[in-house]
Amino acid sequence: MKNRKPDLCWNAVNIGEDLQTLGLAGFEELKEYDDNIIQTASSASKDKILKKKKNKRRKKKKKPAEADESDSIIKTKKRKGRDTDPSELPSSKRIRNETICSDVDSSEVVTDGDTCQSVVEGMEAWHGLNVPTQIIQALSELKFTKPTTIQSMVVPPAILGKRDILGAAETGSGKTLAFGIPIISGILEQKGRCSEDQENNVDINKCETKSQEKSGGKLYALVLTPTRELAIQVRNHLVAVAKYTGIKISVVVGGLSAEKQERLLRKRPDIVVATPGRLWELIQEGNPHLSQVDDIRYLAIDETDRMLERGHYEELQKLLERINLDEGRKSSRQNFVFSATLTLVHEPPRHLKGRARKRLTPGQKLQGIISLLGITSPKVVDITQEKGTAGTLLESRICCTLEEKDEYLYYLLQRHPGRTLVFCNSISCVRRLTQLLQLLQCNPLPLHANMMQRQRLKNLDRFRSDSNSVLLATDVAARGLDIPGVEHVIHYQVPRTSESYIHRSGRTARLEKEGLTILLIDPTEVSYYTRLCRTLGRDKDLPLFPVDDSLIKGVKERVHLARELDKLELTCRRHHAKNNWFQKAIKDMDLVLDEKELPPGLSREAAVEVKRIASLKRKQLNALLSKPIFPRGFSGKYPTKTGQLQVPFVKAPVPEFAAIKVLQQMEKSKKHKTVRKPGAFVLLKKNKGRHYLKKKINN
Ligand SMILES: Nc1ncnc2c1ncn2[C@@H]1O[C@H](COP(=O)(O)OP(=O)(O)OP(=O)(O)O)[C@@H](O)[C@H]1O
Repeated sequence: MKNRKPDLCWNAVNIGEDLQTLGLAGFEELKEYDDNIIQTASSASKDKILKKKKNKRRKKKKKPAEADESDSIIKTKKRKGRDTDPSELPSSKRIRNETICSDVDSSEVVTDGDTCQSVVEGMEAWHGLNVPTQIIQALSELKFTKPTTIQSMVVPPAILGKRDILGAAETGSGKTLAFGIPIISGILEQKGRCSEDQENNVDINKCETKSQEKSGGKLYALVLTPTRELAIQVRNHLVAVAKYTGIKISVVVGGLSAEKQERLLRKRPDIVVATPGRLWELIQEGNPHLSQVDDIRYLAIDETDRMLERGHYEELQKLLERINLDEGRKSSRQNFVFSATLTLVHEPPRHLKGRARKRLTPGQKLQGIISLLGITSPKVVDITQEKGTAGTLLESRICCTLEEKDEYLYYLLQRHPGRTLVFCNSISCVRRLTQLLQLLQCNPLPLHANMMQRQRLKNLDRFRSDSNSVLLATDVAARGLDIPGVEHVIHYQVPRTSESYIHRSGRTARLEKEGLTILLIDPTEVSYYTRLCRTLGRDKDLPLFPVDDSLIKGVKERVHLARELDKLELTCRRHHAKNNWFQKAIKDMDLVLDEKELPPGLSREAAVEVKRIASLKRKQLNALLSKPIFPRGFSGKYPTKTGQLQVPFVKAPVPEFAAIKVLQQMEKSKKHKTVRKPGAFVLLKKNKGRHYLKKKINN
């Protein structure tokens, strides 16, 4: 066979006499191969394509007729290659039609594996991975000129080898497309095969779903995610990549109108991206499109470790039981299991003794996941770093009392403006901080599970569109959300699990960009912090975030005033709510109420007084907020004529890059000099005294 990739492990498959009499030369099975070989093969084919391109241009000039001829050969030969029905084979076995492509003198054809592709300029890096041209075209529009590491390691075995994949890579490394591209490519292949079978009248009756596949009614793939926002994001991501494929993708999540979702499902999408709860609900209600769920060809579980935890696993388990019922269908399904923390293992609890205290190895953890999901012999691609977080993430901490947390948070938001995500451990904490930061005019955007879905999406959109916005969120925003340009992630409370820390922090420093994370630790949280360091194998403390103490005084004043005002307003709100409820109940019962019979709480006079004080405090706070908080050149020492401190030459506060601050601190402290690793940032001093962050490529 010509054009065969060097050293790939192809094994002949016995095809029997019947098929030989049909004129089939042979089948070969790709058993195992080395990704590097694929890369080499791809670059070899790249050179070849370039050479052939030149040749063709020359030929085109000289003999246009000849070129036309070769085009027609491509078409007929391609069809000839598909005359044999590969769907009759087990999923791991394929017919290689590269011989057919290889004979063709075509400059526009890549002969990698079993697809004939045209070259999209500037996208050569993708061609070696066997990605169909329609997808490459869309990737080119997205300016994704080359695959990320996880994509280049997952896409070939998934497309060529049809392998199940267990993928682990750092946050923001492009995992969505690592499973999205093979799924879209596989559906394209199946659809193409189906219509060609029909065209050629090949065994169309043998496969009961063929006509359905052709008419576009088949549900091919299911992608599961733990949160609604992530499902919507994944759907949009896949839609962008499937732009030229005609593949339809819909989302099924809770919180959106059931009617709308049913309407979407009536369009019979090829791929459904869903959260397990709503999906299971619709399956049980007997939605006709979702009734095909037992026969899906692709299943992707994003953030798998989260999906196997309480709260999601129950529905996932029911779904898996259903789709794994038929062994034949189960074995013809390709599974993708992904997460940044798939292989993260924990320290066993201290109270356990002896063998029970043995730490699970990543391999044992994976084995557990494999058997829970009922997958057999997947390819494991684990490229997570030892420290768990992204290589370009700068981590730091601030140790303070519980009381001071609000002050440091406000300080950070004022001193280091930029798109900032603040994580809290509870909804009540998000609510309290939202109130407080609203009073301090920081325009916070809350996001938690008790909000209306529409408001959740609206706040996310606002956060995306404003480069100086603050999102206050629970862990509902910790996983998967891809918001470009998040500069800082602040952990207002120490997350209770290392997974949570990794995923929260992973909202910044995505795709090799720099980002900063700051952990606020109060004395009651030290034990969580040390456990976090142990699990993530950190033998040193995270560096301290440098805070300018001289600026904290002004911060304290504002925050204290805002807190007082918040309490007063809360008292007023409660008083009104209680009274309104009582008055309404009395009115409904047609009773007349005496003043003394009002519910216990504030008297009318006290309520008026609270309101008066609140309005006074609000004025004071607004007056403070109207002045810049960090005046330049202000020493805080000089008295003025009026005896009050004034800031005569105040300019707008100079925003400081928080990441640079941390690096400066680390430079000073010899302790952290060893932190520098390949790929980490170094601080470069450039002309005019300005500092720049630069990624360190080599050691
Ligand atoms: N090949 C590529 N070239 C450039 N950008 C890419 C490429 N692939 C994906 N991206 C972009 O990288 C960003 C991160 O991708 P994605 O959300 O898939 O990461 P992830 O690994 O799933 O992150 P997380 O673990 O947080 O879920 C997205 O904005 C995506 O559009």
